Amino acid sequence: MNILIKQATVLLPDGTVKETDIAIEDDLIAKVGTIAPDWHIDREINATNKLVTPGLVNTHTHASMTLLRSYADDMQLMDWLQNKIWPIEAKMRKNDIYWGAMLAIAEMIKTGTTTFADMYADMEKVGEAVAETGIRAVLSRGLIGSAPNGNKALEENKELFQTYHNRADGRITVMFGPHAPYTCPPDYIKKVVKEAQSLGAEIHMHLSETIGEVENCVKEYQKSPIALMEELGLFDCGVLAAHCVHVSDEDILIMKKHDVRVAHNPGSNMKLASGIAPITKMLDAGICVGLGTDGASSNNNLDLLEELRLTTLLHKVNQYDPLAIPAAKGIQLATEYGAKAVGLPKVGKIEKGYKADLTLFDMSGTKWCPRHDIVSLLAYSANSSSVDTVLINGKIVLDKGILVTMDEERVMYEANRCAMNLLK
Ligand SMILES: CSC[C@H]1O[C@@H](n2cnc3c(O)ncnc32)[C@H](O)[C@@H]1O
Ligand SMILES: [Zn+2]
Repeated sequence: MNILIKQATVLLPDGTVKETDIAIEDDLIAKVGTIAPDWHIDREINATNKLVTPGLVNTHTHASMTLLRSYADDMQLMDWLQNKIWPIEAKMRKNDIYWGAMLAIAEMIKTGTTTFADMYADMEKVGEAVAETGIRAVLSRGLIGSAPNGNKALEENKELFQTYHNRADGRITVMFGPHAPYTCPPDYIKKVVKEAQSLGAEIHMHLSETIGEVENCVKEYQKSPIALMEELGLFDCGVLAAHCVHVSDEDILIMKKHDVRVAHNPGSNMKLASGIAPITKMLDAGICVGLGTDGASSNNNLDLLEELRLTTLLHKVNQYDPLAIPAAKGIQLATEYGAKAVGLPKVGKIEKGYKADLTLFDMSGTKWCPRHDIVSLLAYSANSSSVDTVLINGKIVLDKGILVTMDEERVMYEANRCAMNLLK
């Protein structure tokens, strides 16, 4: 299938914008520029007044937690997990996981996200939702190491890898998901590393999220969570580390040494009062940082454009430096760096040979007027209500605001039903 996106305002990899066309052949961007008149076109998208960006990449979420949106707010992480979230998650069944993921995917596509990295239980149901809806995803079975469930969960992660890795036209990849140092003891981490290495899989893990986590880890193991994971060999696998809020300069050196990639979740870190991750130090050290929402119960939405705006603003005020994360850098974190962080080298840029994962913003609204600087408008002024059309893997999944692969009304109905049943 050949798609021509005509007369678009295109955000190029160097951060500039240009009026031009984009040709898509099957799942790939075939050309950015004027298209030869004899090129066969199956579908043409008139992109006059549309900004085309790489699809946004949500590097850390728990999709099915949409069912728990507004269920438990204004709490700190451990209180929230132990007293509200884990008890209700214990009641979740496969149907809940599926409809929660469907609701999350609907929200992500409608807000311009084309890839998400997810960690939860019953991930084959998330895989099903991803396969049906056309989104791209990096899935990991969340692993909590206590016996006997730890071994069962690890088996499930292996099965997930065997069933879903590189499936759904290559849109799904699978990682291993040890939840956190405080839920996975050292011997269990070693087992996870061994299994991941034997399959050539990468790892997605929460690391150094709160002061309490770091203090307890130092008390128990005389090491920071980052140093402990290095010692246990975790970083011998490719690692996507979520949060990394409380990391020292020594930790950052370790992370750089092992090319650990970071999912920065400013909304969740603020809402759970966890702290501010030193991402400018990480970026200066050459560490890859992408943006994530975390789950919809600690954010409370999955709108990556909001995380982009929060990132640019938070680090400016934290460092009294308006250049801490400029607009263009924020956009890069939300796209190109995000794709790298989740291990997808041919995603995240509008360039020949890259995957045709694209978000088209309608620039006709007041928030886009006047147009002194389109990069600034995207980072600081617009919101996701401007998302008009979304393509993933060369297929249109949002067409002028309408979800193509999902019945939005049904998804909301079923997800709401699941959420209400969990309260019984
Ligand atoms: C074992 S599946 C994943 C597990 O992670 C929980 N979770 C959600 N948000 C966070 C967070 O910010 N830090 C740590 N754990 C989190 C989720 O509720 C699942 O139980
Ligand atoms: Zn998380």
